[in-house]
Amino acid sequence: MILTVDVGNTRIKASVFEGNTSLENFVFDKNEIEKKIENILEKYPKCSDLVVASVGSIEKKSFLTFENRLKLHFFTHEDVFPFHNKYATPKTLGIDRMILAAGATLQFPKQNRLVIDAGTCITYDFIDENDNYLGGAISPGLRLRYESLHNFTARLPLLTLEEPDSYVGNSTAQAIHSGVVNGFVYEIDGFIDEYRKEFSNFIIILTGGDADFLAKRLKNTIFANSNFLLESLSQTYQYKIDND
Ligand SMILES: Nc1ncnc2c1ncn2[C@@H]1O[C@H](COP(=O)(O)OP(=O)(O)O)[C@@H](O)[C@H]1O
Ligand SMILES: CC(C)(COP(=O)(O)O)[C@@H](O)C(=O)NCCC(=O)O
Ligand SMILES: [K+]
Repeated sequence: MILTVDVGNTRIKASVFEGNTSLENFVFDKNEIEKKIENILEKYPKCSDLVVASVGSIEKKSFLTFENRLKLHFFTHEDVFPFHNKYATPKTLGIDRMILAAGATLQFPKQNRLVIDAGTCITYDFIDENDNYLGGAISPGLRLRYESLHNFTARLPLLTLEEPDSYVGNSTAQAIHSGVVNGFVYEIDGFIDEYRKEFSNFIIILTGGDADFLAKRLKNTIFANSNFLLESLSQTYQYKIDND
């Protein structure tokens, strides 16, 4: 049994895996990380490994306290990954993106894959059928868009996610919702269309905190799997054990 932990820039997500099956998922804040992991391990004392991927402000040292009880693996760029990394700056590629690319490569072998993670940022990652990781894009996520409109202007209120009534926002609030939500959806559909021009065939994996909200609004039919990063963490860890 392993406990996987994904430290994003907004929240921490965790899941207990028995083989390939996720037994339970958890979401928490970074200031409660130790206590929450403690609680999970109490509930699942059979956890033998703690597997972490962090792009947030939490470093490996935050997990060292668990090292006397279970095997700790904190993913870094030095680990073995099942794809050829063609990114021009592989050392600055987010470890979350590497785990997503690894999961896509392992779960969907020998085909072109596009992974879209709608989290704090939207990240796009493309792995071709020869398992070359080519790169993708990084843009602001849904909540970040609402927050930046407020933080970098004098007059725009901080709103929370709401379905816009129309493209033609007829008030400040509606104009913001239209800009953020419709802009978000158009961006993703636009990227998918671009990829389609270059690669006739590819599968799309949509994940992240806004995946479910997004999936039903996209023109392109995509199935969301909000657990994809944690599943990929578990699979990439298994891959590491088998290939080290
Ligand atoms: N309870 C929540 N708290 C914060 N963000 C949430 C929540 N529910 C949904 N979201 C959405 O999830 C996004 C963050 O996704 P997440 O995958 O958790 O990010 P990260 O992996 O970067 O921490 C935000 O853009 C926000 O719109
Ligand atoms: C782009 C990210 C901030 C996304 O983080 P997230 O939205 O998952 O919290 C993260 O993958 C990161 O810090 N990347 C480093 C730059 C790069 O991937 O090229
Ligand atoms: K992301």
